[in-house]
Amino acid sequence: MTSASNPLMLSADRQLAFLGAGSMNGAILRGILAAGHAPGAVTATLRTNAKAAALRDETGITVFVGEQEPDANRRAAAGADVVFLGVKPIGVQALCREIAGSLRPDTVVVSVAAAVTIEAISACLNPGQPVIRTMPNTPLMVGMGAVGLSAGDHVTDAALAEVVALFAGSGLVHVVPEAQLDAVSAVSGSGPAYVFYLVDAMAAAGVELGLAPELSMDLARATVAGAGKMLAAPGADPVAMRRSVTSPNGTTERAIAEFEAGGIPGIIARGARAAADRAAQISTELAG
Ligand SMILES: NC(=O)C1=CN([C@@H]2O[C@H](COP(=O)(O)OP(=O)(O)OC[C@H]3O[C@@H](n4cnc5c(N)ncnc54)[C@H](O)[C@@H]3O)[C@@H](O)[C@H]2O)C=CC1
Ligand SMILES: O=C(O)[C@@H]1CCC=N1
Repeated sequence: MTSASNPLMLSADRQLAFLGAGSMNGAILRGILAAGHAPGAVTATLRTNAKAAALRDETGITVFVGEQEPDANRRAAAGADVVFLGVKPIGVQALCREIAGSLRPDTVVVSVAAAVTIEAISACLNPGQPVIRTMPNTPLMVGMGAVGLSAGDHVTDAALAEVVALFAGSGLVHVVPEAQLDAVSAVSGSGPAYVFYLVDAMAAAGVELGLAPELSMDLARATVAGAGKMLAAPGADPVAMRRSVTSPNGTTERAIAEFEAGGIPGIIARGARAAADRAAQISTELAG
């Protein structure tokens, strides 16, 4: 796995199109705008009008709405230097077929979808179209994302460097072999949900111990946010950091012993395996 980060390659007025500006594409575009990209150089599409006005007001970007303009995706994609595909995996290939005729030969198509292979995407675009498959996560919206990505055959070094730079403005980026993207998905793509699940469980535990629900949730949220900020320091070692909280024969030691006895590490490994297996299953379903 190689690390790549080169924000100097980023030009703030390159034309970017986010097709399907939901949770993930919305997080990416917010991260890119916060890093200094010009809103006037960004377009997005949504299927329905419900959230379009709020997105326009919040970001200043141009938003096309599919239920109002049947050619919304083609209009957004036309003239774009980089197009981000942000629809559910089942919709990616139809979207590619829809926009194929609107792309320049050098437009870079970036998919954020789980499980849709570069081969499956390329099959629905013009021959030779550059395709990059990514597995991002939603903390990109606050500048603390984690992204794994793989480039297809027709991606130039300059195009790859530009897309890496776009993500690197709001998170960590690793270029990985495509075969590792399901594992990246199981760790960092789905990972924020695991952490939110933990916070919910910690808050519920506090209520069981007699804390008011709001107080318990405040404490759990602040704890995970603070621990996350500590972990973001270069070289942070979670094992050493855990030891620094764990006094010999103290309270934390008892809690960790319960977690170990309950098999928490194995349960997390099983969950991640299930996530990766589901990604492989979706790839097979889409290929069939
Ligand atoms: N949510 C997450 O944390 C992550 C999601 N992903 C991937 O991101 C993709 C999108 O997932 P979410 O953002 O969670 O879903 P979402 O449902 O929040 O966003 C999808 C958006 O696309 C719109 N849409 C659907 N079909 C469209 C079309 N033909 N043209 C234009 N817009 C269309 C929908 O109205 C919606 O706003 C998925 O492929 C998923 O695998 C990847 C990593 C993390
Ligand atoms: O749940 C999903 O399928 C997507 C991919 C990773 C996070 N969300």
